[in-house]
Amino acid sequence: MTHTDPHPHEQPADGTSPAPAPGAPERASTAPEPAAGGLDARLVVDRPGFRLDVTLKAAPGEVVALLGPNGAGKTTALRALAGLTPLTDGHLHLDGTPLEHTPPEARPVGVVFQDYLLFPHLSALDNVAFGPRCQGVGKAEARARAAAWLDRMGLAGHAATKPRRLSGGQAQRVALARALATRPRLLLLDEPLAALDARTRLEVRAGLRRHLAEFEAVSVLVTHDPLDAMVLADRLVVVEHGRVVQQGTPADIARHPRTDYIARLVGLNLYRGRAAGHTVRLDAGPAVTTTEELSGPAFVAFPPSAVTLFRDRPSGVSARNLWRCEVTGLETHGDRIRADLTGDLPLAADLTTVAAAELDLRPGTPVWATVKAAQTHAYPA
Ligand SMILES: Nc1ncnc2c1ncn2[C@@H]1O[C@H](COP(=O)(O)OP(=O)(O)OP(=O)(O)O)[C@@H](O)[C@H]1O
Repeated sequence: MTHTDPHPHEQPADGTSPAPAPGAPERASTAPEPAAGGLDARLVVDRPGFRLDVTLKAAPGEVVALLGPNGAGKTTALRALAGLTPLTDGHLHLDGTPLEHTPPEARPVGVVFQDYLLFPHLSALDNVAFGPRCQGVGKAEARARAAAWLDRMGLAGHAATKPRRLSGGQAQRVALARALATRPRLLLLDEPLAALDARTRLEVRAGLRRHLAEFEAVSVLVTHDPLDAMVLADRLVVVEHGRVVQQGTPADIARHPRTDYIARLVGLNLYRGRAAGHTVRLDAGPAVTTTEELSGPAFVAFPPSAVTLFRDRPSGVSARNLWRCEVTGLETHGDRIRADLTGDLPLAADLTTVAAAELDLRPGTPVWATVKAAQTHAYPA
């Protein structure tokens, strides 16, 4: 990476070994095989009360998103890749070269920080030229390279502009150009769209997707926005409590979430249980009837829109997938009302505003909830 990072390097861990975090075990099922080119890393970072232990592999050209809740360890993993946080254990190979003992400034790594960290006193052009200059590229060549990158980013007309006069989206592209101008073999992006308002975000997301698709080496981005992750990345690596809990294509993960966090992210009710035929007996709660036939440990999932609520026990509805619940919360969710329920099983249900008004729902209201077997989806756990 370049010298553009003002964050101090962290001190190595003091040798205390905290208890392992209570994360789910790592699932390597969909991780690619180690490749000679690309990224092959196991990042272990110990801190008092926190342990990161994440295996990351990516082929050249692949865009991987690290997704997870606050405090999961995403930024720590990114900083470990950049060399800003030392590894307690593990390894970091890029295109077959071990980098774990290489100082950050000597790594072929480009970083786009969340707040971009552009030099306020330098023009856009000089901000971008700074990276190659730090690598020993001559001034004229560095500026020519920077100009080409600005052009590619659609910023040719802003070469002389200082960062404070750039819009959020333009600043983001300058930061990306600055990282790419160093010709990195690993591009790291920390919440690349977080600093933008919703409208700019939409445009910048599309532009960033294009640039990442054209980038021939590995990109790793950190986000807690599922949409950013799904749009930008080829593969999602979900981190919780310092561990990888699931990885796969966005479509795989959306279809087969394996943790509550991921299920909420993709808007599904998710339960774990044991399947026998068309029934999944939940670990905590009743049985759910499904169309799929399975046996053994299983997940069962369905969207909140598949749930129908009644004030009185419905007659004429089969007793299967009929549960007694109580409303714990209501919130507007797009043009629907999302009801959170507890009772036979915890549930989220989506209703139209009219239906919510007719049912006169409020916290504490007892209801009957039902879901059709055809709208549930069961898969092995
Ligand atoms: N410099 C630091 N020194 C000590 N502990 C830290 C430091 N930075 C982060 N932590 C702790 O390490 C853990 C992982 O934090 P990290 O910032 O990597 O998570 P994250 O997934 O990036 O979260 P967020 O989405 O909130 O940025 C947390 O428990 C956090 O409090």
